[in-house]
Amino acid sequence: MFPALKARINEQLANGLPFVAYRKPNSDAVIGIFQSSTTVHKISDYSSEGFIFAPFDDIGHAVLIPLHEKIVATDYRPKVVPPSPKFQVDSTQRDFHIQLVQKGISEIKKGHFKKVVLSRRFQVEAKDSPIELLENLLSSYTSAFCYLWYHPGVGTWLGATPEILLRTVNKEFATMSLAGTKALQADNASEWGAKELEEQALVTDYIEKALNGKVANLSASGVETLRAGILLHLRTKITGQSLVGLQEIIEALHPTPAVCGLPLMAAKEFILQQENYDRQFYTGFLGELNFKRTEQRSSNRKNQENQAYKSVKRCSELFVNLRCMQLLEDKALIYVGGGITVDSVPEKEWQETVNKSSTMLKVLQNVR
Ligand SMILES: C=C(O[C@H]1C=CC=C(C(=O)O)[C@@H]1O)C(=O)O
Repeated sequence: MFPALKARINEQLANGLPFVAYRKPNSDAVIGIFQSSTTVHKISDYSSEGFIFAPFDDIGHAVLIPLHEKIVATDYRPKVVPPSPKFQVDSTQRDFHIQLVQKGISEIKKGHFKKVVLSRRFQVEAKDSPIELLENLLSSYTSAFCYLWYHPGVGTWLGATPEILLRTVNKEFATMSLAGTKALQADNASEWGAKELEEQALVTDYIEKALNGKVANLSASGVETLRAGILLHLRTKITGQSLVGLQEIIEALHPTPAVCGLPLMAAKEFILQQENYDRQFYTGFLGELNFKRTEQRSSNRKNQENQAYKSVKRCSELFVNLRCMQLLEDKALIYVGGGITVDSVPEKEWQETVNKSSTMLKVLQNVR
């Protein structure tokens, strides 16, 4: 699988230098971006060109790997990933999570907020190398944004997320409202429940209001079902034209009620106080920021030869950091959560986090 890029990644890891390797949904290309120093480049505005990695809380601490060295590998071939020996339910956090969800529901009933996304983090033994895990992710989840991020000042993270935070090409703008989950089973044709439909509608409504005055000609698709691994979600695509800069749009969108809640501040306060761990980069966002794309303006041959007819577009493509894990020396921390509304059933919400954890557990092979 992509030997030249793999060799470059291994060299970077051996030297303790930052890089990110990723593949966009349904793409053939695996991209690597490499940094030649250990500097932690903090983002102050969103005008730089590079790959951004932003936490859930306080996106002022977002980190950038500037676009200096980029390798694009198109020789990637998927491999067969055997069933993971780690793919089993760990129930040690069950009671805590169920109580957390009960507290969330009771706050909703008291009218403190309408929706809150509650999550947990658990640890598994993992001796697989980062590159082995990246290969397993790429082979297992072709329609997700798969990545491996390494920075000695930040950590090692991997994920396969189905959720776009935003895509922009100059002023053209797209995002999505993604929420509501059910397991992919024989009864896929079954209707979505009222709880899932409401929880996803809240996200769509929030995004439309948040972008009011910032994006022109805002238009939302119908609600559709999206498959992500062994899960199904509800999705609405939202498009328009940006009227303001990228920073203003990102700050209006993040965190959406797909990862935080509604109203934002009350839900966030509850999360920070009650979850009892630090989400760090889980439910933050990551991706290409201000990449230049050169396009020919005309198909006329004479024009193509003339540099003046080339146009340079600024493109950003950011994803929400879901279905992810953080690698430590000999273990992985897996992050999972779900949206809670007044109709949530705590036991089902626990099961949903168990189902979501399969996305990362399935790629862990090496349990020595
Ligand atoms: C918070 C997560 O998922 C979000 C995205 C899609 C569906 C979700 C849900 O049904 O709760 C969550 O809003 C997660 O995977 O950890």
